[in-house]
Parts: sequence; C-alpha cells; structure tokens
Amino acid sequence: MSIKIENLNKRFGDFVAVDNINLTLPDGQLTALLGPSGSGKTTLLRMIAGLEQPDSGRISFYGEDATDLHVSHRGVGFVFQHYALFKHMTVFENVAYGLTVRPRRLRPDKAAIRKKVMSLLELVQLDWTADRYPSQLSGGQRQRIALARALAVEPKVLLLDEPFGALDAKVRAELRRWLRRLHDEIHVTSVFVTHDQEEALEVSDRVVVMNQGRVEQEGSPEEVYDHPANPFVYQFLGNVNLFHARVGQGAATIGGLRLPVPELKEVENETGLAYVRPHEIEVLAGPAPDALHAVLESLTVVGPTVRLELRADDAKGLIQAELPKTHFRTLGLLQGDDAWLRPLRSKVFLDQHSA
Ligand SMILES: Nc1ncnc2c1ncn2[C@@H]1O[C@H](COP(=O)(O)OP(=O)(O)OP(=O)(O)O)[C@@H](O)[C@H]1O
Repeated sequence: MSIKIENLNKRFGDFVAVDNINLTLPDGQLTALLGPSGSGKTTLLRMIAGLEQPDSGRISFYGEDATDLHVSHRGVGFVFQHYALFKHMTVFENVAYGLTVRPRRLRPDKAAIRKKVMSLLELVQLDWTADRYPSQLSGGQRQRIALARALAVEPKVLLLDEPFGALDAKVRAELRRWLRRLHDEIHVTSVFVTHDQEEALEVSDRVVVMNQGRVEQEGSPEEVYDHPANPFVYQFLGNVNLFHARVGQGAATIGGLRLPVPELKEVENETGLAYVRPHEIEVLAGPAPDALHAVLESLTVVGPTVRLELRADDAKGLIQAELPKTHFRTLGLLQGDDAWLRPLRSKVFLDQHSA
C-alpha cells in the first residue's frame, strides 16, 4: 500500500471536478490516470501533490494522513508538460537546484551534489549535456532533464502531468518507452496523467480510467483493454464496432448470429449492443451460417494492415475491420463486393447502459 485516496471530492463552484474517488496507488508502480479532457485527472493529481485542497475526503501516503500536509512536506516530485527548466541555469545547475536550496544542515556538500547530479544525468542518458543551457536542448531532452531534476530530491512519489504532451508523435513514442525502462530501474511510485490511451497502455503497470470526475475502471493495461467494465471504457480504449442485439436466455442474437453471453443469463428479452474491436472481426468472402452479411464500402492499406469499412445489416453505423494485407489478398475482395463478418470476440451490454 502506498497512496490511499478515500471519498475524495472537489468542486469548482457548481462543477463537480472529482466525484467521490476511492483509489489505492500501489507502491513502486507506475499508475496512469487516463481519461478525456475535463475528466478530473489533473485535479486529482494536484490534490495528491498538495497543490489543490479537496473539499472532503482523505489522502494518505504510506499509511499516514497527508490530506492537510503542505506540498513542501509531501516528498513529491513533479514533471509537467510546461514545467520549464530555469533558462539562465545550465543543465547541471537545474538538476542540482532542489539540493542546493535545502537548509544548510540538510544540504549535501558540493562533492556529494556533483556525484548525485552526474549519476542522475547518466540515468536519463544526458550526462554530456551538463554544461549546456536548456535552449541548447531538444524538447524531448528538456523533459528528460526535468525528470532528473524531479528525482534529485529523492521523492517518495513522482507525479507526471502529460509530460510528453507538447512533443511530436515520434519523440513522444520514444520517450514513453524510455520512461518505462527508467521506471523498471528505479521503481519510484509514480502517477502519470494522460488522455492518450496508447501511452497509458504502453507505459503503466496500472491504468485508472476516469470520466466526469469518477473512476470508471482500474486494472492492469491488459485487464482494462481486454475486459472493459462498461461501454465508456470500451469506446475510450480504441476503436470499436457496435451491433444491435436481442438478449435473452444467455445469448445475444444479431440477425442470424447467436453469441453466448452467460453473464447475462438472467435477462429474458431485452435490446443490447455487442461491442467488437476491428481486429476481432473475421472477414469472409462467401456466406457462412454464423456470419453476418455486409458490403465492402471502402478499403485503405496502412503498411502491412488493411482497414475495411463495411455496411452490415444489423450494425450501428459502418463496421470497421482490420486484417493483415497478406490475408486480405487471399480473400480476393473488391470495393462493392458482398462479404460476411464473424465476430471473434465481443462483449454485450444491455442498451440502457450504453453510452
Ligand atoms: N481552478 C479551476 N477553476 C474552475 N474550474 C476548474 C479549475 N480547475 C479545473 N477546473 C475544471 O474542472 C474540470 C476538470 O479539470 P481537470 O484539469 O482536472 O481535467 P483533466 O481530465 O486533467 O483534463 P485535461 O486533459 O484537459 O487537462 C474541467 O472541466 C475544468 O474546467
């Protein structure tokens, strides 16, 4: 147990930004707070940091109540999207800053500071930039220095708010892999805010999916991606297709297709929606008893993958399917052709619960 959040609430005027959140952020792990813009991620992070005061609820660090503890006594390190480095200081001075401003009795001596700063610069693989100024670094390098600076004071908790948000897609992807490797080395309890689902799934040990100030689901990246708890999480974590279904006697019927749904076996006869991811649809060139008829409307080749858009009789909107180019070629399908679809994996939610 590391950070425990209990019944946490925060309003801004009438607006509920954080709505009774209960959460445990495990020791030594990297937890991503993932959600759309305005879902309360930053507000929650700021309350963990002590930069924002909750209206009610408790936050404890390692079993000790920290709700009213000042930010400077919480032992947190920050990296923000626009938390600029000090321009007039070298990289070395920036990283050393948190140590040099300590009261004299707590301040390490000069040699110890040098050793610590250089080891952190090696950790972020930028020791060769020690004498440079921030303006002489790339955006990605600056964020790595910001991370080294946050780690210099040995925080108990590292808080990152969209740290790579301002960088281009390629640098961003590189940095998140780098952050993952770095975390595997240092294991500091970390909370990472992002609205990018791919980033959350790739970087973190645990994902907390937020919406409208509440936690929709928390779990490992595999759990939340493979077993979304509700329609919101399903739709937020990647593309998904919806099929109209009739649910009863433990099965969902879509046109002539029957999908077993043992978890809804109590349901007698209700409407539902079956959620199917694009790569979990098998596309056939000929009819099959357990497949749905569709027409191939368009296709796009993206590297080794082909993305198809199909119009199917029982679907809500166009259906997207994704398959390897080599497999698509063997089907011999052309735009306008009839095709048949077979969901390989699906999750059915009753209609009243869907978004
Ligand atoms: N100081 C404030 N005063 C008034 N409203 C605020 C304040 N801070 C945040 N909010 C509102 O609270 C809601 C949640 O904001 P928050 O920044 O926590 O969301 P977020 O999930 O981090 O979004 P984003 O990804 O856009 O940063 C938003 O609607 C925002 O406008």
